[in-house]
Amino acid sequence: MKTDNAVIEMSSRAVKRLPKILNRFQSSSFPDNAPTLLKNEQWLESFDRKIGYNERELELSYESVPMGAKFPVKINSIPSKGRYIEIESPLSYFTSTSYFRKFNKHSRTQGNFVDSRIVRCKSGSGGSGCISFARDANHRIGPPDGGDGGRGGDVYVKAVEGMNSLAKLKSSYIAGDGGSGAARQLDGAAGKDILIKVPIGTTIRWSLDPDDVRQRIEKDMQADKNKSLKDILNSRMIDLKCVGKYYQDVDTYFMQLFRNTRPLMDSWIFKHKTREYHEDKAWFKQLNQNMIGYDKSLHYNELRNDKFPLFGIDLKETTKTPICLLHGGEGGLGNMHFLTSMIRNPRFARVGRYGLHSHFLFELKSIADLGLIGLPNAGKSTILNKISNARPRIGDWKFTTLIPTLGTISRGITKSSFTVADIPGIIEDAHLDKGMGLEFLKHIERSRGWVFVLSLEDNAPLNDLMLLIKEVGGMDEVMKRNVLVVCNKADIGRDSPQYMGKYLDILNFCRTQSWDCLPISALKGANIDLLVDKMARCAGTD
Ligand SMILES: Nc1nc2c(ncn2[C@@H]2O[C@H](COP(=O)(O)OP(=O)(O)OP(=O)(O)O)[C@@H](O)[C@H]2O)c(=O)[nH]1
Repeated sequence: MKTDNAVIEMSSRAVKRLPKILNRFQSSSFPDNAPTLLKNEQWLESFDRKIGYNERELELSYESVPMGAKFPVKINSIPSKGRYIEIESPLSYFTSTSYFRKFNKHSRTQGNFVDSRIVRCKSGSGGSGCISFARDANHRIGPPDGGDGGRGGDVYVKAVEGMNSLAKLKSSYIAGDGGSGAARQLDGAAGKDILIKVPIGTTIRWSLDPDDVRQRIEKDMQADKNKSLKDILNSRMIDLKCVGKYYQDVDTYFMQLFRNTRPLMDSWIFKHKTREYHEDKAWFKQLNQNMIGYDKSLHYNELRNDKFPLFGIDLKETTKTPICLLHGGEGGLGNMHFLTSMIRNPRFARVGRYGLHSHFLFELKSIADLGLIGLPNAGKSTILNKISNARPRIGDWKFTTLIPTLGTISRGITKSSFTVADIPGIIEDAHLDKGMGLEFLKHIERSRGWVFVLSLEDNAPLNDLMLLIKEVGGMDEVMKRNVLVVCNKADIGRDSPQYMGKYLDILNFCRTQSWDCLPISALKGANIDLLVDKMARCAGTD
């Protein structure tokens, strides 16, 4: 009796729920926006016809990016049929010397200043497509409704105000992979994009994998123990594949970036029936043929997008729209795309495309109107201290300045202000990496004017000037800019004919080059106002 009551109670509960259940069955219908059988067939056939692509048909459009400065490359082959231009270049252009310095003497930095980083970047892989079949009350198994995988995340870069060092950059940036597709035609979530923020004045170049470079360096060092790191990096040549608007204009050269790819059969995922089962079927072989065409279309699309300017990009001002360094991989197709008259139950879907993996060399080049060049102890920091708001370290020993310091010189509301960069002192054979080397020259490379600071206290300041000119790249390099020669420490032995002689030698030389020359005492503040006027002229702001 007790049991009967329980049964009655249960069935009355079921009867109460019945309208709800029925309602659910009636309202559930198969997804109506899945591609139809006919659409799928037309779509798949279109790829069969597109197998033969002409590589040169790929247009070379690229989102507009601020290009970096050219450097010499040897062009070994130009495309007569294919797409690639083979170039040869010294290893040094595609890596960072300071990165490999064994005993990094430049690590004695002041504060948190880092101006060169090799960064590993990876865009996300596409998510896998889903294998699913719609169900409802009337159909145990309905049409395929597996959604597509989401796109892999991209890696972007952007120059922003308020940063003045690359110290905060991470050693690697990895964008998110796309999510897998789901039943009911749901596409997977797109992978998370990465945005790398850098200071204004940063240049970015494609770089070789530092591990590969290290191996090459070690090999070369074993072969010739006397060779310096710099020699190896400059003499070792590498071959690279580039693309360009054919060969007419070097400016439009791009590095071609390549993704990993899978063999065709590995890009399928199967459910219920095995890969071997499918491989034997004629309808699957036909589908595979179509997929070769589809994969090719994806591949060409990737080739079109996956490129990076050979000479890098130069972020001289705030970036408005972030620039894409690496594009994420396309998501895999869900099984709803494979319903055809031959394939009623596609128990397979496709995996997503791989993301890209590459290294980039980030270098910060300060953007100062003027650069101060001098031997250590010439008084550069004292000058900057005197004329600007900057407070660089000053000391009576060599290499007080270990990092570049930027100062702004304001000249009231009627005249434009200008910026001056003080870089570490340069010594003989700095181009061979002596002293602080020449790496800091990049901070004044783009300056409109160079101010050579000489110390009249030295034995032969004119020789110092010649040495500095030689070290910074010779007269050709110097003549690209406005030049001002400053003879500092004029307070010492002011009245002695010896000091006067040194100054007159320099003055005569400067006259032959039509350069301005000025004696000053930064310590005593003598001729400082005149110096500021002449500097403004040299900076082109007067
Ligand atoms: N007598 C005299 N001494 C000066 C003058 N200018 C700078 N000095 C001194 O020279 C020394 C070096 O000055 P810094 O300004 O540090 O020289 P620097 O060129 O920046 O040196 P590094 O940092 O090594 O490149 C300090 O002791 C200064 O006080 C000057 O006009 N007269």
